[in-house]
Amino acid sequence: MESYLGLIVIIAVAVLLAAGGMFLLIRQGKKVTPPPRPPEVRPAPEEERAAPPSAGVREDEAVTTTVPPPARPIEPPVAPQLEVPPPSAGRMVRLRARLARSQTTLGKGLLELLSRDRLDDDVWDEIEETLIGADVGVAPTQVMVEELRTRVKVLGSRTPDEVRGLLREQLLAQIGTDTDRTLHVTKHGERPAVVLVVGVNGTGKTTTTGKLARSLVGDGKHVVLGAADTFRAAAADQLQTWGDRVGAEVVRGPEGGDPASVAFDAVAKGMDVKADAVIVDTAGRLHTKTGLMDELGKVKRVIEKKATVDEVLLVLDATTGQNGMRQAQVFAEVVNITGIALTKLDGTAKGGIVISVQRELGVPVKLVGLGEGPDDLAPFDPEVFVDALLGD
Ligand SMILES: Nc1nc2c(ncn2[C@@H]2O[C@H](COP(=O)(O)OP(=O)(O)OP(=O)(O)O)[C@@H](O)[C@H]2O)c(=O)[nH]1
Repeated sequence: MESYLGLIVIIAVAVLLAAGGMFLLIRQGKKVTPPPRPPEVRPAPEEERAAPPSAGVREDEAVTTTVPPPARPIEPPVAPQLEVPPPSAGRMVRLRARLARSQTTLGKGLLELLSRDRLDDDVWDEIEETLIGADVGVAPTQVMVEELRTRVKVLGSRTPDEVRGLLREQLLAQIGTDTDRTLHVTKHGERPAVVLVVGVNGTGKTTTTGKLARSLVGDGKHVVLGAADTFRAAAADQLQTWGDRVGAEVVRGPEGGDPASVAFDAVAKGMDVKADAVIVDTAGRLHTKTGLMDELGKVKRVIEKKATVDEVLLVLDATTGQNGMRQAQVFAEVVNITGIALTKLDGTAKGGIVISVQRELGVPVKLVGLGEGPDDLAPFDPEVFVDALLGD
């Protein structure tokens, strides 16, 4: 009996202990597992907010990732594709339509006037005005009108073909068909030919230098360019782009550096690499700035310590008309111009400038710019020019 009682007491104590333990456990369990709190949301910095979310990557994953992104294979440098410019021959024929504005004013205007049945003084005045308006210049206009008057009297009645022939003959006589317009770009033995490009600001010197380099490369020549326009930083970059496109080396100097030294280095480089021609671009300068004109004279003299300057090209903007003439005269005095590159002839009705500029300067037009395209520079051909003005 006693043993039964002991057993009952032990069981009762055990039950009580178990119940107490359960109670404590339930209470503690409630404290140990608090309800999950929502994640803290921090405001993102401005640029993070602006950045587009990376697709499929959670923020916590992005932070803890330690594996570096797979390395991209290093691609070998690709050599720039060199362009193959067309040769210089036949370019003016290809570009003749660009003279449309001069054709209408000068060519068609004169043909219409000269075809009239009665050529009285008023008509001759109109002919004179048309020529002067197209920048032919006063003196050449007077010569032309005199000649035309005499020839018309002799002819009497005129067919359209005769009028055209008459005008063609007179325009060609004024432009000059016998003039030597050869660009002197043939090397002398081992020594390259040197071309110096000069003119006032914005006439198209750098563009013409680049186009000329292309044209010479198109004719199979090895060309080196000298960026002696150290005044305008962009000019050297512009020339570099022209050179890179056709594989012509460009010699440059520090911005604001001595242009004569760049010109000298370019010629030295041309001699080293046995180039056919070195073309030196110079900074635009106003003919009235004595210091700058002296600097240009120095550029030429410094080149001449190393080589002969075969060609000094004066770049003239055809749209500036007679204003360009005084500038041209001063340049001619300082650097002895040997040829004129007449640019922007595509943008003017005043094609007669070809006549006046040659007459005023006694220097032939050798190149004409007929557009902004890289191959829109052509050797000047008087017959193609006059035929383009008069229409076929
Ligand atoms: N329509 C037309 N534009 C041309 C021709 N030649 C040059 N130009 C434009 O004329 C502008 C001036 O050309 P640049 O070569 O920079 O002139 P620049 O004489 O070197 O200028 P500076 O160094 O400032 O004196 C450019 O926009 C050329 O594209 C041309 O024959 N026709």
